[in-house]
Amino acid sequence: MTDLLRKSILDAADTVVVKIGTRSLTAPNGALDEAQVVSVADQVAAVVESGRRVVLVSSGAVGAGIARLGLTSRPTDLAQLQAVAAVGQSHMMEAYNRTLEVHGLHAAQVLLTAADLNHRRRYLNIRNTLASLFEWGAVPIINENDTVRTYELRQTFGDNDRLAALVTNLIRAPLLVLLTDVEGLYDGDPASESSRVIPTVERIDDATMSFAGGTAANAGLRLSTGGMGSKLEAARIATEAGEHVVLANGRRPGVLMDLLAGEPVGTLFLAEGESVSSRKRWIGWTVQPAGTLTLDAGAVRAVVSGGSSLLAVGVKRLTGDFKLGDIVALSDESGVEVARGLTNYSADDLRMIAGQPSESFAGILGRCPYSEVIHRNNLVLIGKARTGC
Ligand SMILES: Nc1ncnc2c1ncn2[C@@H]1O[C@H](COP(=O)(O)OP(=O)(O)O)[C@@H](O)[C@H]1O
Ligand SMILES: N[C@@H](CCC(=O)OP(=O)(O)O)C(=O)O
Repeated sequence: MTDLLRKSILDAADTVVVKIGTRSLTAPNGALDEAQVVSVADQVAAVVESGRRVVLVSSGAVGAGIARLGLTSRPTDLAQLQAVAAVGQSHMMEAYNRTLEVHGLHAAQVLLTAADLNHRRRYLNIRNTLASLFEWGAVPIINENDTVRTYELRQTFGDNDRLAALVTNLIRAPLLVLLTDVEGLYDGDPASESSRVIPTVERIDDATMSFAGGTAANAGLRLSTGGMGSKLEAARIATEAGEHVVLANGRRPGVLMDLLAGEPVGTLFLAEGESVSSRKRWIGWTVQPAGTLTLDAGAVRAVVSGGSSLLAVGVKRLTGDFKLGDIVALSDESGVEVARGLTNYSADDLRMIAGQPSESFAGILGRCPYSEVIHRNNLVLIGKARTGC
């Protein structure tokens, strides 16, 4: 990729979602690194003053709370952890507010879970709130709502990396910046001298995913949660929907302005093809599917290469207890997910018509409201089926 192309991509980013991880905001002993919060807030203010809109997704509440409460280790009890986060969150917001105020900007606290985005009404409410905040020149500062988090919720909906990608897709921001404690995506162990930062990733494929060294290197206080795998998953969600992503070091002085100026900072993940419509982003990457339909090879071909709707005749089996209008995942027979879509039939009905031609529905169900199980307009290819690799 030429420097000019990189510069033109970053120049065009009028709205930027910046996610900063725990590792870039806390000292090794877990305390909130206030100088670092000031640096991030100053940089965000500079980006806003340059005419771009910024949403900040900030981790760090648990780390800030541990220090604030004088704890020497991270609690393992979930309720205590959530209480620690509640203390730390307000401390962290105070620190952001103090710096943004100097620049005449307001910090707006937005606590969300990815599960909130599952509900279409809530999803739209969040979008409207963020739009109003932009109108008032406020900087939304989002963190996962730790108070309502459960282990299961975290397992299903992920962490702040994923939340940042979903927010990017929600507001159609052309750029997501993931700030962490390494220079970018390395082609091996970042601690090894022979590893190099990959400047540009054109397509997130198996080789790219293989560079992620497990989950977060959760040494010591275990404050961060995601690890490189969750950053790559976030990058996949945003790039498949048509937005660019940069992964860079949050402690590099002036990192935001430098990377927005097109300087060779971090790893740039290029958007995959055309920008996807808002509704299809919600169907394809936001909602947690309520079930899975396994398709035979012909149905996979029709859906993936043929641009067709999904017919019941190609559905081999299904799992989940979904209703008409729910989002379901479509997998091939080896279990690889190829698409997601909004189903016209409940699981109970579909169990009766799976494998059958549409003409037989009336005889089986006593009605035939739709000849397709999922209409093409309500179907989104994802993963390898979308990227072709
Ligand atoms: N190929 C890789 N390139 C860069 N970092 C990697 C790679 N594989 C694993 N990592 C690890 O991912 C870590 C960042 O993820 P994480 O701990 O979740 O940070 P954060 O708190 O910023 O979200 C790095 O500190 C690094 O050790
Ligand atoms: N909500 C938690 C952060 C969770 C999280 O995703 O952390 P990280 O992997 O460092 O981005 C907190 O504020 O401490």
